[in-house]
Amino acid sequence: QTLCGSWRRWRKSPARNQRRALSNNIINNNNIITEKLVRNGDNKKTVVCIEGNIASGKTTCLEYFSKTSNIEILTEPISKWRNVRGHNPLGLMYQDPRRWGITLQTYVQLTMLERHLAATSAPVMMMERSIFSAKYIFVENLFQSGKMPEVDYAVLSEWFDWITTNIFLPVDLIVYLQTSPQTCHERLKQRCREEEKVIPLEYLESIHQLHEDWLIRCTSSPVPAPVLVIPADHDLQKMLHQYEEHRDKILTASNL
Ligand SMILES: Nc1ncnc2c1ncn2[C@@H]1O[C@H](COP(=O)(O)OP(=O)(O)O)[C@@H](O)[C@H]1O
Ligand SMILES: Cc1cn([C@H]2C[C@H](O)[C@@H](COP(=O)(O)O)O2)c(=O)[nH]c1=O
Repeated sequence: QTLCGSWRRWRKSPARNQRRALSNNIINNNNIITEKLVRNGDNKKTVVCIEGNIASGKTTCLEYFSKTSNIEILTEPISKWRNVRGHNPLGLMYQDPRRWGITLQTYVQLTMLERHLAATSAPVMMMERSIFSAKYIFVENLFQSGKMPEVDYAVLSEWFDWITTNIFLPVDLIVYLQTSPQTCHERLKQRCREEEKVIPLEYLESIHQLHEDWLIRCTSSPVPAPVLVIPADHDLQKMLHQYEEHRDKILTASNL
């Protein structure tokens, strides 16, 4: 396999401290190296992001690991995306993506940044998705499918670039729950979230391709950490078994 995210490739990637040191410097136009904004204690914490398509099983995975004492779980702030001061940007986006895509994605970007910077006490922080997938998957999908005007894409990209250039947002490991779009479609129907009833299989296929381009083929956007790929079409019992098998690798992600 030539997967950029495979275990083989990990061993060749720079060690965690080296990666963090590299990503913690900004070289500005005058070639002056400055430090990014860093939260106290960030260098000690291990950060694991669970990535995957809509309804691939990320929340279920997080729930499983939430029973582990030294892991703190941060689920996606979806309740905020469904209700900001009485408005539902998630629902609006699915009704009219061209009009409301920028509104949702601006708010997703803010709330994801809050998640990355959340003060946690456990040594391992496991979060659902990341500011990176919000941009590289969902914003890209809206733009590439012609549902986001170029000016909205440009403004969101400027914000994203400023944030990731100036704020230290370390990720030690990405766990990619790799599913088929068909599986997600089944699970989505079963979960039956009101806003998502309009999602067709084709939408999940686009989101799947973007994940594969990003995390498997490495042909789209930078991958901020080593990737552990877990096949996730299996039934719940088999999934829990796989999580158990990978538990040590996930908990010691900071040694990678
Ligand atoms: N391995 C699995 N097999 C069958 N159903 C699953 C499995 N994992 C999760 N589900 C169900 O699929 C739906 C989506 O799962 P969820 O964990 O909410 O996905 P995500 O957080 O990625 O959107 C939920 O109804 C959940 O109970
Ligand atoms: C990050 C992100 C999410 N969304 C949408 C996609 C889904 O409808 C929900 C997230 O649900 P999941 O079950 O956790 O996958 O939010 C979006 O439109 N834009 C985004 O950046």
